[in-house]
Amino acid sequence: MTAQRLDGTATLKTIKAELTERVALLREKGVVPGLGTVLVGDDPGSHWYVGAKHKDCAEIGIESLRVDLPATATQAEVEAEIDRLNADPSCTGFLVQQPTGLDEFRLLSRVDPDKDVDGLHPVNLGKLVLGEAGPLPCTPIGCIELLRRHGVELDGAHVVVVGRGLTVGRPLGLLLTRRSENATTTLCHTGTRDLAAHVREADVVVAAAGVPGLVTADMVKPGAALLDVGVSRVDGKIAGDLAPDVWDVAGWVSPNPGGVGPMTRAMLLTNIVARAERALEDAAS
Ligand SMILES: Nc1nc(=O)c2c([nH]1)NC[C@@H]1CN(c3ccc(C(=O)N[C@@H](CCC(=O)O)C(=O)O)cc3)C=[N+]21
Repeated sequence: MTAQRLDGTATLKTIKAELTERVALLREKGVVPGLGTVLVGDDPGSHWYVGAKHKDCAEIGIESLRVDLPATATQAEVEAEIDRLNADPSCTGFLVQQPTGLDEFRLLSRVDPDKDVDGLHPVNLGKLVLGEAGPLPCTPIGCIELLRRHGVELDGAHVVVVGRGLTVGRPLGLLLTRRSENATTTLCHTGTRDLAAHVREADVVVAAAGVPGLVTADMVKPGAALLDVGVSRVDGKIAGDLAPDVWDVAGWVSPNPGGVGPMTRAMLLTNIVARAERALEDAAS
């Protein structure tokens, strides 16, 4: 048996086609959405991610406001760029690419919550806890969208999340246990006593620990859906958290690359377009 692929690359393409129509409608009404990014330093991975986001935007009609700062940029300098983008009416939303090496809580908190297209501002994470509408964090909602578009059932399913990071593991449980998803979640991490025993019970596994090959075939319930979120580099190549042998046991697997990474970008684009549409509705009423 070999698992079916949860194809993030193909799904990104589909979502871009849908968003292209929505952006065209906005433009007809005189609204041109714009994505801002603030990048600090010269990490090649971060440069690739930010470049990919702007390429996506160009393809679907979203304008780019790209700010690249040297690794020597200070907290105050980055905050000044945030203030500028907050005040810039051509910027629909923006993000500060992580990691910056600076005080990220203070940077995130300084972004206008209405322009936080990453969904990581404390107010927006608070809204998620409280069940209020707001932008949703891109990687975890990308995981859910990838499963939904491949018909993987979440209603009543047991989802085991491996990893308690702020951008994936922590918020994912909040999203999955909403009535709209209706899943049950177990959050495992490096302190979990018997990881294999938990993973074996899962209908869906989200591996987001950043430990190459952490989840192996012997830990997987036959037919389960597995999402590979971890990104490590081994010999210059991307290594995910799933061992290759899981494909023999699972029902569904997201490859890495080509799985959740492109979905993160798809959800960022979705958040920008949704924010531009909302601004237009607010202006009309
Ligand atoms: N404020 C902020 N927001 C982010 O959304 C954010 C961030 N900081 N810091 C870093 C992480 C990482 N991230 C990825 C985006 C796209 C791919 C992606 O599209 N990857 C491709 C190709 C990867 C490759 O070949 O190098 C794939 O998986 O197929 C991966 C990872 C966004 N992040």
